[in-house]
Amino acid sequence: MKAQILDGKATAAAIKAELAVRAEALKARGITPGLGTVLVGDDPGSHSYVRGKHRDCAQVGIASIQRNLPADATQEQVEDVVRELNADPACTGYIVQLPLPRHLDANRVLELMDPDKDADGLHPTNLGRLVLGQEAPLPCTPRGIVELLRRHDIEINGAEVCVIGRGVTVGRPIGLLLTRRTENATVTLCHTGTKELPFHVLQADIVIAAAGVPGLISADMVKPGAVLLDVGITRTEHGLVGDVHPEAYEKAAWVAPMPGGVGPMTRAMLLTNVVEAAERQVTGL
Ligand SMILES: Nc1nc(=O)c2c([nH]1)NC[C@@H]1CN(c3ccc(C(=O)N[C@@H](CCC(=O)O)C(=O)O)cc3)C=[N+]21
Ligand SMILES: [Mg+2]
Repeated sequence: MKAQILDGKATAAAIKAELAVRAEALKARGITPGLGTVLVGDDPGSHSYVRGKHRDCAQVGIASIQRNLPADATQEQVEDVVRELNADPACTGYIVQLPLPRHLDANRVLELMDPDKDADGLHPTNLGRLVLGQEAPLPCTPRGIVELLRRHDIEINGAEVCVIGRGVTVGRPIGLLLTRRTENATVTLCHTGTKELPFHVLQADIVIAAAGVPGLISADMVKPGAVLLDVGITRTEHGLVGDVHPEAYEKAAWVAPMPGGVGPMTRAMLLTNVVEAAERQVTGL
């Protein structure tokens, strides 16, 4: 069987075209959406992600505000930048690129952000709103996954979903999205303490691999005809490697590959959160 591709790149391009129209409409009403990024240190991967985000902004007509700090920046310096962006009306949403250097307290930085400008949906207030079912900016990768499935007409209602990985950006919040009544899936969350990983993955109609362990999901774990989303990214000397073993791709009906699957959708949802935050300003909500 040859799996069909959940083409995140093409889907993200379609979403960006829709957002460009909405950004234009906002400008006509006097509000230019503006994305801020706070980047600390010189990790090449983080710099490359942040560059990508600003390239996306240019395509959609979102203004870019970049704040880069050296690797030895103090907690106070980072917090000053956060306070500055909270106060800057040109910045309608922003992100603090994670991970921060280890000497910094990322949670204190995130807490300081204005939740209404949280483009990542990772502020504790917004994660709390998600738990409570209140409207909030949604975490970008989980939202991107739901959007990618929806736009390919993949049935989420009633699906058995197996998530591998309990990180704050993907594993933990994705279950909250997928178990809302609007999605209505059944979700199993697996992690390094899971005793029978193959057993759980084999039950799944939809597998979301977000552990960051290269090739973790092998072909024998996959129910024939399942939908596989490869969210893991590990940088090796041979390039980027996903969590799904290439042979496992063969057993699936649909695959969101890495690269070209969920990654571009994550970026498109960041832009969506920025445009929506600006739209809420217009309507005063
Ligand atoms: N505050 C914060 N928010 C984030 O959303 C955030 C973050 N910090 N820190 C790092 C992770 C990682 N992340 C990715 C986004 C897009 C791709 C992406 O577009 N990937 C491409 C390939 C990327 C490449 O070639 O390097 C793809 O899968 O096709 C990957 C990873 C967002 N993150
Ligand atoms: Mg830290």
